[in-house]
Amino acid sequence: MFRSASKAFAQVLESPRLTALRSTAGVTSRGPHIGNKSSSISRHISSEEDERSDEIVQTKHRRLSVIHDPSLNRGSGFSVDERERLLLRGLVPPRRQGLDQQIERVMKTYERQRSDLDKFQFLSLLMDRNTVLFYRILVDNFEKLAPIVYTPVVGEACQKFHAIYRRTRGMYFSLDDRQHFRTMVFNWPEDDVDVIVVTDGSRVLALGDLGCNSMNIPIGKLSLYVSGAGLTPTKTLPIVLDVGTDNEHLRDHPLYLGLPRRRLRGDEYIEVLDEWIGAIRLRWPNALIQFEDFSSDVAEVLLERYRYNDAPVFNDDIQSTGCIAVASVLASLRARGLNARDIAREVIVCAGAGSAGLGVCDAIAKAMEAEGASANDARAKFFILDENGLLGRERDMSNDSAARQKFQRKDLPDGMSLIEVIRAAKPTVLLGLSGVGGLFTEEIVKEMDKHVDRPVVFPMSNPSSASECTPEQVFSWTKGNAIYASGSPFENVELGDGRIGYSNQANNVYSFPGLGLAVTVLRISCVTDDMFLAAARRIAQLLPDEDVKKGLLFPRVGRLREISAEVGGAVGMVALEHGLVRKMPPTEVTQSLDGMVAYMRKNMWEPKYGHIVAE
Ligand SMILES: NC(=O)c1ccc[n+]([C@@H]2O[C@H](COP(=O)([O-])OP(=O)(O)OC[C@H]3O[C@@H](n4cnc5c(N)ncnc54)[C@H](O)[C@@H]3O)[C@@H](O)[C@H]2O)c1
Ligand SMILES: O=C(O)C[C@H](O)C(=O)O
Ligand SMILES: [Mg+2]
Repeated sequence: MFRSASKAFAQVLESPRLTALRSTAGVTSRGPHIGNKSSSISRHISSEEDERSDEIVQTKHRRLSVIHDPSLNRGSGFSVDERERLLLRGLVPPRRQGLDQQIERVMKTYERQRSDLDKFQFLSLLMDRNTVLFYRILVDNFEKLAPIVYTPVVGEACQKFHAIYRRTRGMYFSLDDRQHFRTMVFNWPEDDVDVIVVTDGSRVLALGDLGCNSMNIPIGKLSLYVSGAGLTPTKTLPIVLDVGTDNEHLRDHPLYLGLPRRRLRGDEYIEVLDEWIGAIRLRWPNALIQFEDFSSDVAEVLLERYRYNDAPVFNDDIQSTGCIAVASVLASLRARGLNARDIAREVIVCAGAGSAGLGVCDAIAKAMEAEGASANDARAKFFILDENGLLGRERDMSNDSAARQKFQRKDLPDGMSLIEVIRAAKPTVLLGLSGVGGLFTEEIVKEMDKHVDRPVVFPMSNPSSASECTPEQVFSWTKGNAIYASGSPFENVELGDGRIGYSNQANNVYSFPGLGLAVTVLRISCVTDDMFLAAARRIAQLLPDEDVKKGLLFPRVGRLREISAEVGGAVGMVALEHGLVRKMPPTEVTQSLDGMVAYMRKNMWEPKYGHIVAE
C-alpha cells in the first residue's frame, strides 16, 4: 500500500548540505623506512591547481613504488612537478587529469557493477589503489555508498571474505603468533596510530561467528572514521584477533584464511587479550581502541577489564549503540511534544538481552537518572526479553552478568512472550536488538499502538535482513502514527496522504566517528559514559522542531561530518570538565561548545591531493 518516498522530496526537509572542510596545513613523511619523521618546515607551495590542499608529503619512494603506495598514488593526477621529482615520467599516461575527471571515470565504472558485492569489491580495490580518490568519492556520495562499505553489504562481504579475498589490509594476531605480539606490532609501518578497531569475529552483526572473515568490519568502521569524521587514513589500524571459530562451515572450508580450530575460551582467551593489549600499548600508547562485534559473553568483561587502564578504550556495540539509542529516544520525545526530563516516564520493552540490548537499556536508564529518576525507579521502566522470553521472577540469573541481573523483573513471571509483555507493560518505546528479522509482527505493533498516541519502534538489529520490522510495515500497521528508526538503512515511506513516514537510522555510526575525532584531537585519556550521554543529547538537538515533529529524529547520515563535529565538540567539553584532556587546545576553544565544535571541524582531514616532494 505504501511505497518508498522519492529522495528529492526527503531532501526538501534537510538543512544545507555538508560544507567542505579543509585540513590544516602540515608536512608528513612517507617512505620506505619505518616511521614518519615530521619536519618542522611548513611552507605553502603555490598550487598549480586550486583543488590541491596545502599538505606537503615527503617521500623516499620513486618510480613505481610511488604508484603502488595508495597514500601517495594520484593515478592520472600527478602534477608535472611530481612526475619530475618522483621519476614518474613515462610511467603514467601523458595527459594529467584532476580529481573531478578521475571521480567521473570511477563513478561510471562503479555504476556498471552488477551486484552490491561487486560494488563492495570495486570500492575495496579503489581504497587499495588511491586513498584520496577513494575518500573523496565516499565523502561526496556518503549516503549512497555507506550501505555498501558498511551495513548491510559489509555483512555479506564478511560471509564471503574467504572467497573474494584479494589483498591484505590491517593486521591479524592469531594464536599461532602468541609470544610474538610485542614484536610483530613493529611490522606495521606507521609510528602514529590514532584509532584501532579490533574484532575477534565472534558476533558479526547478526550473522554469528565469522572468525577471521570478520576483517571487513574493522576496515568498514575505520573508513567511516575517515569519511565521516576526518580522521587521517594512515593513522587508522583495523585488526582481527584470530582465536579460532566455532563456525564449522568456515572452519572446514578449504579457502578459509583463519586458523581452522575451535574458538579459544575461558582464562586462556583473556590471557591472549592481555598479551595483545600490552603489545598495542607498547607501540601506540595513546591510540583509541574500539572493541567491535565481540560476542556478548566476553564484550562486557573485556570492556570492564580495560576501560580504566589509563588509555582510551570503548565497546562500540555497548556504548555507542547506547548513545544513538538515547539520542533516538530523546529526539522522539521532541517529536511527541515532550521534554527531555520526560524520558524518566518512558516505558521500554527491549527484545534482546545481549551486550547490545543491555548496553542500550543501561544507557537509557542512566539518561533517566540524569533527569532526576532514582536508579530503582529507572530500572522499573524496563522489560527485557531474550530468546526464552521476559527476564522474569523465576529465572535463575545467579551466573549472569551484573548488567543482566539488574534488569530482572521480580514482579512478573519468567518467560512471558513479547505480546504478553506488550499487553502487560503498555510500552511507549519498543526496541529490537535480538538479531531476529521480522520479530515485530503486525499483532505486536498493533497491540502497542492501542495504548499510545505515537508508538516509538526502533528495530536496531543489523543487517537489514535481521531488522525486527521494516518502516513500511510499521507505518502501515499504525496508520503512519509511529516514530521509526532501524539499525540498517531503509527508504522513507510515502503514507499516501501527502505525509512521509521517516525511516531514521539508529546506528552507532552517528557517535563513534565523532568520539574518535575528539579523543584524537584532544588526546583524551579515558572514554566515559558521560561523554556518550553528552553526545546523545547533542545529536537529539540537531534538527529544528518542525522537522522533528514530522518524525525525522536527526540529520541523515549524508551529513555525518557535520554531526561528528557536533559529537566531538560535546565529548570534548565533557573531557575538559573532567580533566581528561592531555593536549590542550587554545583557550578560546575551551570557552564554549560552539568553539569546541569549530575546533573539531578545523582538525578534520580532507580528501584532497596535497603536494608530494622528494625526500
Ligand atoms: N543499530 C546499531 O547501531 C547496533 C549496534 C550494535 C548491535 N546491533 C545489533 O544488535 C543485535 C544484537 O547484538 P548482541 O551483540 O547483543 O547479540 P547477541 O546475540 O549477544 O544478543 C541477541 C539477544 O537476542 C535474544 N533473542 C534471540 N531471539 C529472540 C527472540 N525471539 N525474542 C527476544 N530476544 C531474542 C538472545 O537471547 C540474546 O539475548 C545484532 O543484530 C547487532 O547487529 C545494532
Ligand atoms: O555495524 C553496524 O552497523 C552496527 C553495529 O556495530 C552492529 O554490530 O550491528
Ligand atoms: Mg558492531
